[in-house]
Amino acid sequence: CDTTKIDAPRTLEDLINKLHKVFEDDEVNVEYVQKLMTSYESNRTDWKKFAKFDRHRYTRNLVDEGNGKFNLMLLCWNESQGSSIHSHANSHCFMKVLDGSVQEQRFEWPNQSSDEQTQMKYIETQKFKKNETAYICDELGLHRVENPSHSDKAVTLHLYSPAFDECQCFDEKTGHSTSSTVTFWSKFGERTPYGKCCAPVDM
Ligand SMILES: O=C(O)CCSS
Ligand SMILES: [Fe+2]
Repeated sequence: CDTTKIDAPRTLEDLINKLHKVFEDDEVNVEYVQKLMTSYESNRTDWKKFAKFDRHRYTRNLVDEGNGKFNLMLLCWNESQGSSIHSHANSHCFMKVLDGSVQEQRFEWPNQSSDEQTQMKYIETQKFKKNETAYICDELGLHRVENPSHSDKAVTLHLYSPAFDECQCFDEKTGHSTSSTVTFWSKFGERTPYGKCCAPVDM
């Protein structure tokens, strides 16, 4: 696909249709997907039906299953809520801010050969404002995402390709990791039946 000109999606539905087309090929053009997601102007009317918040932790709300090529989901962060440090199961991870802003802290992979405990190496912090799109994959390292605001909520749109339901969560102090199953608070706007924790316990 021509990565120069982007035909900006007018609605979330339009973005989803364009993403289905882009992901028909097996090769993912990261730069193009990032630009396409950024070019969609967030409009609350498009996504408010998926925006569910939870007092205890950020929620994960499935929006689309990408014809089996990706999962698209809305993550809702109350004030100061954040994830643990985690990896992305060898998948591509795109994160677009739909409302508020989020902060991403990046870390290097710990040296997991021995079971010695070493503090994980912090790399940098980046802030993302509304409509901006971040990208990470395991080759680039690990990260923690949080809503740094004490007064405003945040909503982010995540695309994972291939989709995954398990990832590694890391203890910053020791570099030790545990495997976590990620769950959905809602799917296609409907509460998931058991509504257990919406994100892995220590995410
Ligand atoms: O729960 C998740 O999917 C991690 C959010 S930061 S990419
Ligand atoms: Fe992540």
